[in-house]
Amino acid sequence: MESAAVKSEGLVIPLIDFSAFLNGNPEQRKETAKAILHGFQTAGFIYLKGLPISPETRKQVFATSAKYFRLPTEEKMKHVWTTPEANRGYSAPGREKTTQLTDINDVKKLREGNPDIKESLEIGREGEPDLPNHWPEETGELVGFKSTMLDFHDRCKEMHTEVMRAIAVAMDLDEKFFDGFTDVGDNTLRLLHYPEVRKDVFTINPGQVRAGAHSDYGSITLLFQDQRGGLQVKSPTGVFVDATPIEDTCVVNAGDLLARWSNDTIKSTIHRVVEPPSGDGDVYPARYSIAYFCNPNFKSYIEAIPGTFATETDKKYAGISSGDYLVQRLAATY
Ligand SMILES: O=C(O)CCC(=O)C(=O)O
Ligand SMILES: [Fe+2]
Repeated sequence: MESAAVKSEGLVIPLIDFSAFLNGNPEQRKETAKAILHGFQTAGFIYLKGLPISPETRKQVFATSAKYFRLPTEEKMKHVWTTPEANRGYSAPGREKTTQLTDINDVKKLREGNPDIKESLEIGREGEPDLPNHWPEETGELVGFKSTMLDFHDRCKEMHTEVMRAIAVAMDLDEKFFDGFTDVGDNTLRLLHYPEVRKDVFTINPGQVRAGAHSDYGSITLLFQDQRGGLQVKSPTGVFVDATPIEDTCVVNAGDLLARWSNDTIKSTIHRVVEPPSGDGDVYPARYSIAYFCNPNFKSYIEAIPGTFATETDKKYAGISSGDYLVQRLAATY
């Protein structure tokens, strides 16, 4: 069954029970798949409940992430993010500026004015010989860090495959149409920490945000957020609307490459993170979120999905390699 998680300013983000796709009969699967695709076509965002990843697992990953960010800065800097090609490692507050701007100098100016108040650790596919992940030393609280994160990576990879299967079912394609695009798992797990911040930081500087307005680049993003709030999605009227946390759900949004792949029948919608709606005291407490950026295999060639165009001239974009597209996009924001 479906209801609305967000409904404001013409933005309707559905809340969909994913278990009805994962475990349902053919009719339930079809109906759920259609709701998922419809959400991506209209809002670009959906909330899923009935998740294939248990609450215990999610809780453990959040707790382990918090332990990582408690490390001293000089320790975290040993794992520092290096290049867009690698896209792995630690980004200190102010390092990345999420934005729609693509000119490096424009991004630099923006970053100097309103640095994002966040830090993150990117974990790519493990086992790429030339692109190792940067792991913290496993001592004290961090014993088990790597296996916890790699296990979560695998589970999210499976969830990516299932969401893409739902899209295939809704588009009347073979259910496994996208499997050959998701099987490698060229995806990035990003642990995010928005540190506690004084409230007056936002009043003194009206442009200040926790994470700047942007769209994601890949196929879909699985976003797990804590209960603090602050995530906002841009509505069709141009207003940023709160995507309020709902316990035991995952926010899933379509990225730019899926929009392109779908010949713009699916939307990649702009979103950002600002201070939470309210709260007592002089500070906003820390916020944690975990984003899993899913991509078509880097070696895949991405051209309009069958059924999203009638004739060749309806195709809005040239074909492109997934990996080339993503590196090009990442190169602009760091
Ligand atoms: O932290 C969040 O809720 C959103 C993060 C996000 O949009 C991103 O990292 O792309
Ligand atoms: Fe995002």
